[in-house]
Amino acid sequence: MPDQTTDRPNTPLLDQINRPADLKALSNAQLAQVASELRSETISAVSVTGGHLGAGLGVVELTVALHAVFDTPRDKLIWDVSHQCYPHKILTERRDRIRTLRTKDGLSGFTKRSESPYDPFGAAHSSTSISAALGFSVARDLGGVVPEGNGDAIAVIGDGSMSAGMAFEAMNNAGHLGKRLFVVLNDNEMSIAPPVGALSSYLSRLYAEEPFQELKAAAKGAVSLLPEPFREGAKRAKDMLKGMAVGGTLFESLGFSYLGPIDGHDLDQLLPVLRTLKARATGPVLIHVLTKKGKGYAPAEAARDKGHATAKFDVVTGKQKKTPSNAPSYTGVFGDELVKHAAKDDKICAVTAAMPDGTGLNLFAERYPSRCFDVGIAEQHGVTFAAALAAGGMKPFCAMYSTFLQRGYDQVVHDVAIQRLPVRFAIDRAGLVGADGATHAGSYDIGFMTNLPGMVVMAAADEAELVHMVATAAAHNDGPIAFRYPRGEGEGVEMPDEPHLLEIGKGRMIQTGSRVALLSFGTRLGEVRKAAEALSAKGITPTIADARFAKPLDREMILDLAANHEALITIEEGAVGGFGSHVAQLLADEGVFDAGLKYRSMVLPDIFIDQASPEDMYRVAGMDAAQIEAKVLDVLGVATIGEKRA
Ligand SMILES: Cc1ncc(C[n+]2csc(CCOP(=O)(O)OP(=O)(O)O)c2C)c(N)n1
Ligand SMILES: CC(=O)[C@@H](O)[C@H](O)COP(=O)(O)O
Ligand SMILES: [Mg+2]
Repeated sequence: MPDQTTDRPNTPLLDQINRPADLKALSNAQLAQVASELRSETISAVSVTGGHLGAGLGVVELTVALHAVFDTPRDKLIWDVSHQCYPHKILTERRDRIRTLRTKDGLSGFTKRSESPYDPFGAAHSSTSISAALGFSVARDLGGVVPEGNGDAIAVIGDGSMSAGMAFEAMNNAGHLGKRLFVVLNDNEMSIAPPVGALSSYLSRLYAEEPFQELKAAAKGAVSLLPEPFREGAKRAKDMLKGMAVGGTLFESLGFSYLGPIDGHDLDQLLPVLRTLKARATGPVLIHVLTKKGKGYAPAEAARDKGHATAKFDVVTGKQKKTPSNAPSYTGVFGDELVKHAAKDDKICAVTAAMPDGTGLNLFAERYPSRCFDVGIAEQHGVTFAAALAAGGMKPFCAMYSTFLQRGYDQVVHDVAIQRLPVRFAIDRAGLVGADGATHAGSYDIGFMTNLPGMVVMAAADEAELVHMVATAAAHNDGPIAFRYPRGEGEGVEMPDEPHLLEIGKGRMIQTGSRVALLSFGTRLGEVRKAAEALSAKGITPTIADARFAKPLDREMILDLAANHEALITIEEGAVGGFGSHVAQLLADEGVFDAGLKYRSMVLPDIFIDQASPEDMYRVAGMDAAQIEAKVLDVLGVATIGEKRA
């Protein structure tokens, strides 16, 4: 319980908040002080961990207000994406671990059910919160039982995330069911990049027609009207605000009561509105809150991305502490190469789903704005849109993170693959990504792309290979093609003067050895080489090959490796069901196992690997150089894995 006496005048109020319920004893002014201290604590924590800063800073007051008014964890507070959850974590019994955010064995950078009862629903991919809130509301009304109890459900969703189809699917369902639930639309006029699309313009119009100050006053006035039964009060507040904005909102058409816009940094507006809604609401309510991403930290407010994600930084100067690298990033190589091809071929165009910088398409957007499409957080639409661009005679590159492409998978199957349309999938963040953890791991694309008839699937072993793969994809007009590459910097290899076209379905030999062949698909090749060096010191020289293609397989090369070695080991940065499985299928079909080949497939283990550095995550996965070496020794019967570990 907070100390409300004056004998500890200098003790920060935040230090006295042990759990969110402690906020309920505080006055509005004290809550404002807590918010101010919470903001400082968030900045301080992220300065030592790095991570998502801007979104959290923008919801500090909202976080305090929601926890002060609602009864978490009985009430289910669901943060969309949840990259803005750090202030929430500080208030919900995790302040002592907040400086372990996004590190191995530390707190996740996102909400996570296994971490805390205050995180009723995990997230990291966007636009799931309204569906989740609706599920909780219905479970409550149907008598579902959970240890913390089933109270209200509150979804907090950003303006960027609101543009996704899934959010509208949920609104459509919620408006129809009419259950009591709260959706807080946190409108900061930002996604990662500036938001795009008609919804964004629509939200701006909701408050653009009147000066904000007048709306602020009106919101306060509206609140004073609300002690009446909520329906009546809300109606009057609504009428008043609606009248001042544009009249009738999209949200009301979908069956929600709409309240707003209100200033999300003003607790004198937030608290009474939320208290009244909690006391009176009967159906679905949308509260439109205006905030500033990066609020209260000048370097974040001034940054192009409003401090969306940051490395560790100096709090005073805001300067980020980045480790310099001599090698270019894979993302940068892709972006640069695509621009070069686009200069020569005006049919090349590009699609990103709200990640222009993250996918390296920012440069393309600058040079060729009419051929670059940021479709918003809308992977499903983005894929189908690209399919039709291809059908219409263009050469689309659909650049998405592996993890987000998952959301567009039916479209990959139904709209691209079945119609054999030449969409080029540039799959970034393939494999384990590090601090974002399991939700962002690019573990499945090899499996789900190679399963599709007619799909060509490549993986770059280094940045030079990526150059060739972009060129190969650009030239490939006979059906869909995908190439994958990881987050971060390349190997530092020499870059080719000119890209060359790869022969579809042909791998390359790296070194010829004996007894065991290591067949790598993707950037584990670096670890394979290291393992081979260590093995040569033990008198074993493995053959090394880079498969380049998981589909079509280089049958000739693989069967040759199998025929000329005692053992064959495949390795890939993906889950079971990918490259190795296809190789095993080939070997089985060709009867190679009957001849006694020893075959092993190194894939990601059947677990979700928590955040850590990518190197640590691959160690957990059993896929670093030492573990490759151990696998070779084991398969050749030179030493057991147990002996190696000892
Ligand atoms: C399905 C999916 N696509 C893309 C992303 C990457 N992403 C994370 S946050 C974000 C922007 C979200 O904008 P908004 O909801 O307005 O939140 P803000 O950061 O402005 O608070 C994007 C595109 C994601 N998490 N999930
Ligand atoms: C929350 C989210 O989905 C993105 O902000 C993501 O964390 C970006 O990842 P990169 O840092 O790999 O671009
Ligand atoms: Mg936003």
